[in-house]
Amino acid sequence: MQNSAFDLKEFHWMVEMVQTIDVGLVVLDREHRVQAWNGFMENHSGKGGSQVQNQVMFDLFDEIPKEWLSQKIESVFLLKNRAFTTWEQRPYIFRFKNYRPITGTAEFMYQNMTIIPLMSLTGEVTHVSLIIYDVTDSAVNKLQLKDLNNQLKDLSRIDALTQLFNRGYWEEQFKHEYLRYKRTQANACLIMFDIDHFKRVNDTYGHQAGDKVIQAVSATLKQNLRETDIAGRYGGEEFAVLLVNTDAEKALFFAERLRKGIEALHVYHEEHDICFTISLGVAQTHDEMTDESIWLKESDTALYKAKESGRNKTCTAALPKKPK
Ligand SMILES: Nc1nc2c(ncn2[C@@H]2O[C@H](COP(=O)(O)OP(=O)(O)OP(=O)(O)O)[C@@H](O)[C@H]2O)c(=O)[nH]1
Repeated sequence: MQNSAFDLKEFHWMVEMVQTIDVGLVVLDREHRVQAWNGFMENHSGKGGSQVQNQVMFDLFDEIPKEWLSQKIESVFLLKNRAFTTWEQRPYIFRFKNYRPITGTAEFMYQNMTIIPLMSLTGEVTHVSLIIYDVTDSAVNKLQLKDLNNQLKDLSRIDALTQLFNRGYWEEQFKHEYLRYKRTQANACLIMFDIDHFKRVNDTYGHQAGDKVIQAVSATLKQNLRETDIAGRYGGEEFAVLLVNTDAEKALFFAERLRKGIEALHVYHEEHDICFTISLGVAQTHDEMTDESIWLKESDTALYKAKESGRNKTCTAALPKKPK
């Protein structure tokens, strides 16, 4: 007698704990009808135990991906093993609002879930229990960290003045492009270009005016690029553009359009109207290139020729003659 009074007390404690614990507890039968629904689930769903009792869970919450979750539940019934899901697979099972003070920016509660098989006295799995964990704080922290890392990655690749790739990242891409050419033999072109007499712009109008000119050149370059083109600021007033899957003829067309576009620009600074030009060197990939530095050198030599022959010009590196 004394023993059963003790059992009853223990049972009462157990119910009390299940009711107040800070994780969601749901018991479902074979047909997914709700058999138990604790305080956590009541508070966050706004649905009381009597409202959900014996109702099919999927009918009550249409945000739950039915096919996916019923498959998971089915495997727990069959294999008599636990199953887990994480917020990284699916951010939530139940779309509960997030009320956390620190991570209040998250719209909903991120959840992990464990599904546990519940055995009858005969050893059969007749029910499963879903345990829902609120992992909003750690999920939001992890997402913020990821976001920050991506921003840092962008910052380490991008030149602050022009928003083009910086030299380090551009050179990495250049090496990849060279290797891609060696593998596929699909031609690409490299254009190096440089603002003519840029020192004069700085000396005459000041460094700020010079910066504005560099930015105007970059903006015009960006307007002319295709998505696959890779453009970088190579040095102070020197730029490099990789045109993927492009032969010298098409690259020359691109270079001349850019040259004319920049020739037509006006940069206004402290009542001065500043005009300027660029010189460009184009080099196409070819069989005799043994490493990427040759490609770079050929483009640089073509740029030098453009400067030598009067500036505001495009010169193209000659391709090696094929043996007859
Ligand atoms: N405003 C500004 N000037 C820069 C920047 N980076 C480099 N420069 C300047 O760019 C100028 C480059 O001059 P040079 O290499 O002599 O070439 P240039 O005057 O353009 O003459 P050519 O290339 O022969 O036509 C130098 O005066 C540098 O100080 C920058 O970020 N902003």
